[in-house]
Amino acid sequence: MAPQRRGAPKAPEGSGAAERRRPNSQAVSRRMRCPQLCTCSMKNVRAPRETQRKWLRAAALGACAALTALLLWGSLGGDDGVTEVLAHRSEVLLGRFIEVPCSEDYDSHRRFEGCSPRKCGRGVTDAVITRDEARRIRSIAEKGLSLGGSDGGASILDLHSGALSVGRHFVNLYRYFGDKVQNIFSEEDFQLYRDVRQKVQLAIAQAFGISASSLYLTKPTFFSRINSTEARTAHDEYWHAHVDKVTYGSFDYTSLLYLSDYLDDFGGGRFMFMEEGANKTVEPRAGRVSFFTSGSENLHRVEKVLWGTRYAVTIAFTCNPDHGIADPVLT
Ligand SMILES: O=C(O)CCC(=O)C(=O)O
Ligand SMILES: [Fe+2]
Repeated sequence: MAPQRRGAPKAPEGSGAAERRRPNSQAVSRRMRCPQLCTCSMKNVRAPRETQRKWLRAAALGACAALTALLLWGSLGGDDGVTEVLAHRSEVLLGRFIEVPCSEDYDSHRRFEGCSPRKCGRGVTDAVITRDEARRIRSIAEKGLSLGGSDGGASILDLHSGALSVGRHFVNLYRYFGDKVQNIFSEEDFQLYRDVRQKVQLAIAQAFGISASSLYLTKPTFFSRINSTEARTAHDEYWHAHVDKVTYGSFDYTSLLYLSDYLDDFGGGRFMFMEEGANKTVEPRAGRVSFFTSGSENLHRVEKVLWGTRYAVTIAFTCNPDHGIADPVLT
């Protein structure tokens, strides 16, 4: 990118060009002082200046190339170009909460006082679930998903309904594997899942100033495993922007517990709140809980995973007891 020129170029003081346009005092007086040395000393002065100019040109080209690369990188990785990091992968957040005005999405649903969002926003915390709990929860997902897995890049395991991605479809884990499920998962696995759900529920209630007992777990609540394999069906297309309340209906509060680390376990796959001006990204980190009100004040998407494998659990809550579901039990 060449700088725009306006008017005649101005030769810098002491440059060869300035000297050429100025057969005047300094040059004349130098010639007068050393007539025999003149030609050779001017050459000596010009040579380093040529080199200097070459270097300047090279530096300017280099700077342009770097800027172009930066812009390209921004446009590829940065979605619409501008993003701000709400939660960086390497920070350990005790709790970050950003309030945003509630959308009108809740008005068309039955309201539950003391639960239905009046205060909307989004929060991220690394202090609710330990990395060890995340590692153990992830091993539940790994065990379950090792029994199936989508042909495309996105697989799910829902311990509540039993839904498991297999090829281009879903099977019911409990029906398909029957009693063998007890050889796959342990009672401790299910207990851990319930404990984690409970801790996340408390964190959400606290952040939004509501009672935890007014929240009910709702469906779908599920594990996701995403890799860079090309999508085969619409179920694999996880990257579209969406509003959870519109997509899932019963959701009032969405939470995501991340089970792997952005840039260590996978690339791409950042979570993004879509906003005019600048999108806000949450970089997944094992044990990180991201939660938000489910209306269109929190339109979001997940970037395509470019390499590696990304694990997460979507845990959703509703204020409507009719839409509540029970914790899974190992029967
Ligand atoms: O995995 C994520 O980060 C987000 C998933 C999501 O948006 C959803 O399950 O609705
Ligand atoms: Fe979502």
